[in-house]
Amino acid sequence: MSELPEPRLFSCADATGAVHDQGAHVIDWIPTGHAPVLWLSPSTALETGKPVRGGVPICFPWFADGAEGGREPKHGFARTLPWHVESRESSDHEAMIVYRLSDADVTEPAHQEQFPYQFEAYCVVRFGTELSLELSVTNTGERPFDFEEALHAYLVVGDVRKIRVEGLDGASYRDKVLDREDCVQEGDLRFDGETDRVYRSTGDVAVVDPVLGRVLRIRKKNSGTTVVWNPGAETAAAMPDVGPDGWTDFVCVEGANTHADAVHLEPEETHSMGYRLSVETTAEDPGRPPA
Ligand SMILES: O=P(O)(O)OC[C@H]1O[C@@H](O)[C@H](O)[C@@H](O)[C@@H]1O
Repeated sequence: MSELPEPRLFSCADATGAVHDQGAHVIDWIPTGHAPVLWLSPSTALETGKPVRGGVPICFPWFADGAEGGREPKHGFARTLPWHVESRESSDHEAMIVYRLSDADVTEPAHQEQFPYQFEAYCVVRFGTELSLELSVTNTGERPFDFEEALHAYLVVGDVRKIRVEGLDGASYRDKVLDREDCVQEGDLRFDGETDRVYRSTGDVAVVDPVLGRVLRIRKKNSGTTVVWNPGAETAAAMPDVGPDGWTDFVCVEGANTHADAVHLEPEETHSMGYRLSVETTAEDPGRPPA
């Protein structure tokens, strides 16, 4: 393993940002006038072939250990492979980069065996008043395939125990902590310990943060799954790149297509999933009691 090269830096009037070529992994986005929005572990490994803890990892072509289980590495091989830069453009109000990955980049036999298909993936990242990511996958081979995907954003929060996530009321979900299928969200989601939920939901989501006085809005396109994850104190303590105190500082709200929402592509078909993030400052009273 060697150290990752420095990330690529982006700057325009409306934002700054940073991306590692490994995994086309956005690690920073700061819209002008706001505090950083993406959480990056201060103790994450920045080594070739190792997942980075924070930012927006891209999970592909499977999520966790895959729809049927047993796949490795966790969350697919795309997040630890070097993606190719196709183009890069900047204007006054937006900085943009296009990354590309294809089956030709998958050189590990174990990875080829688990996903023996020809594909071409593009990730378009735009830094501006919004952070926008669009992941497009094309079947360039002659056989159909299914894949899973997630844009696994780590969002900075003032204190995860004080935030609420709006937009999932009524959605069914799989609770991975309780190992229960067919749960239904009632009202807003709040956090008091380990939370790992895979929602069937296409809707937009808001993370209301009274401590930082802001709302993070997530708008999804062609995404049937929203994953919400926070390790809680105990699991975090066992994770060297989160630690006993780090878990309160972030929440993951992921735009995804997993399990029943896995994407089926016939030869020459393309699927694109979008994830857009924006920030609004609020005047909400931090002392407001939970609803
Ligand atoms: O440690 P990793 O591989 O980055 O995964 C972090 C988490 O990612 C979430 O998306 C999963 O639902 C969790 O189960 C998992 O623990």
